[in-house]
Amino acid sequence: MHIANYIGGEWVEGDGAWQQDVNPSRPRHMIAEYRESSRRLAGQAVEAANRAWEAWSSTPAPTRGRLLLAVHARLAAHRERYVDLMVQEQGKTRPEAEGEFQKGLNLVEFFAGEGFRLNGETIPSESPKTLTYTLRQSVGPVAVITPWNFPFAIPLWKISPALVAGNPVVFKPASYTPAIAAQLVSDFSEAGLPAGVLNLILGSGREVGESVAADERIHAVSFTGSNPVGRRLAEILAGRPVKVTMEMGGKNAVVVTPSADLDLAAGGIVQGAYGAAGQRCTATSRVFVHEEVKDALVERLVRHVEGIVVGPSDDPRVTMGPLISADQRDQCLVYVAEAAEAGAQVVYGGRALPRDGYFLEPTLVTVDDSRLRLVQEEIFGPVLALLTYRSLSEAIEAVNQVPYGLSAAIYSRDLLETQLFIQRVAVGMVHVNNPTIGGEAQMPFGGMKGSGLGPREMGHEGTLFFTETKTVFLDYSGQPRVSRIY
Ligand SMILES: NC(=O)c1ccc[n+]([C@@H]2O[C@H](COP(=O)([O-])OP(=O)(O)OC[C@H]3O[C@@H](n4cnc5c(N)ncnc54)[C@H](O)[C@@H]3O)[C@@H](O)[C@H]2O)c1
Ligand SMILES: O=CCCC(=O)C(=O)O
Repeated sequence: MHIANYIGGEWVEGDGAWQQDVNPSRPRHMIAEYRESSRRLAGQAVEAANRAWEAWSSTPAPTRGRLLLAVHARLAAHRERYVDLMVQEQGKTRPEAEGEFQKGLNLVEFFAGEGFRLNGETIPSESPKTLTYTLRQSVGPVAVITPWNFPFAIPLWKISPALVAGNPVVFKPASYTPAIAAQLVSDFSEAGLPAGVLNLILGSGREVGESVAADERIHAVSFTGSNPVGRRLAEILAGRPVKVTMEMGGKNAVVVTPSADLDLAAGGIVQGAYGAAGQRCTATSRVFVHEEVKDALVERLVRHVEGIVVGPSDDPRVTMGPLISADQRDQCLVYVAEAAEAGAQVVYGGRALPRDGYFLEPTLVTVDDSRLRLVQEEIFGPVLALLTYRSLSEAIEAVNQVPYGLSAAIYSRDLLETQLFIQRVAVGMVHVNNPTIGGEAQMPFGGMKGSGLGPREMGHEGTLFFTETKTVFLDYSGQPRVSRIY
């Protein structure tokens, strides 16, 4: 398959180096090829969005919402195509790909309805015969920069609210998943989106991503990706007034208390740590278990992990697919080797599979030293560190002692323990007796500290990011203003 940029309603070939898009389960299987783009083409994509702004922002919001409903219908009609692409291009197992597909549809459905809810407020004025209210207006052309791990749902959770709020989009997807991105843009276009309202630009983050984000004609940047890239982008964007939302990595923890249902906890931890081969921003990466129940929990975890079948994601027997690249797999091995050298115990896994494809065994490591990189840094692979604690306060402090703050979970049957955890844990999303993963279209999604910058995504808050508030003072008294409040 050959893929290209989509600029101003035309498919436009890149002008840089050729790139191959391969299947991480079978790296010799090429899915697509495309040419990277230059800054010049990125500028053309921004210009196309800029030209489309006036007409798109003047289109009534409910009409924009209905267009998203037409997109929803097209996506639903292409379900098999998307699920296959997620399996082949990203390496999700079929059930995982189906889950992401459904989440993407829910997001489009929710944001389509936002076309009826882009209301401001009427607010009482201090002055007589004065109507004061707010309007929600479009921001302008926006940059959407996305990672490869949720190549269907994440673009949809950014593009849909941006469009419904009246903003044209320049979409820069991750280089590992360009085929899904091109299919998405094609479906938006065929659903009737006017030319220039959604533009796709393929290429490297450094070249194309930076140049789109830094372009003065871009009024908002919505980025999801790693913390180092997010920080670099934030520094670049700090030089000019632009709205920014960044969702970045996580180092998500589960706390298991002595009152927990240990079978439930073990199942949830395994789902959170090894689902999608640990390549989720919300993946469970640390477990803090009370020392009284450590052995019982480890025994259950090992039993679950032994049941995981690693292999090519298109094999229906497989329950854990590959990592996205050889580099990603090798980086996981470095974390494990470093921890083992420092005295941590590899209880299960820790090896790459000796076959084509970027496979790693699900890995469980028990650790005493929470300063290890394995415990502090985002790994983005199927590697779980398990530590013990004596008091819940100590556990919460340990959960918070990382540079990230995305998601956390507690397994407990004690209401007071649970409430203490919810109040004190420094994360954007807390789960009780549930894995650290997941989110719903109508709920704010995002994190604190190194996990997020700016407003949350998804939910109504996610839509409001893509709007400007205009405050209106409408004086119908015909008299000079009497208010003494300025
Ligand atoms: N918090 C969340 O909602 C969330 C969701 C999914 C993934 N993530 C994070 O994403 C990361 C994995 O994805 P990734 O490897 O694609 O991340 P990444 O940071 O390498 O890349 C993300 C996107 O940014 C682009 N990019 C790279 N350098 C850039 C630059 N200098 N300027 C502008 N754009 C640039 C990339 O091409 C890609 O499109 C993990 O850290 C994961 O936790 C976070
Ligand atoms: O990788 C980030 C998105 C994670 C997510 O949506 C989920 O956990 O379901």
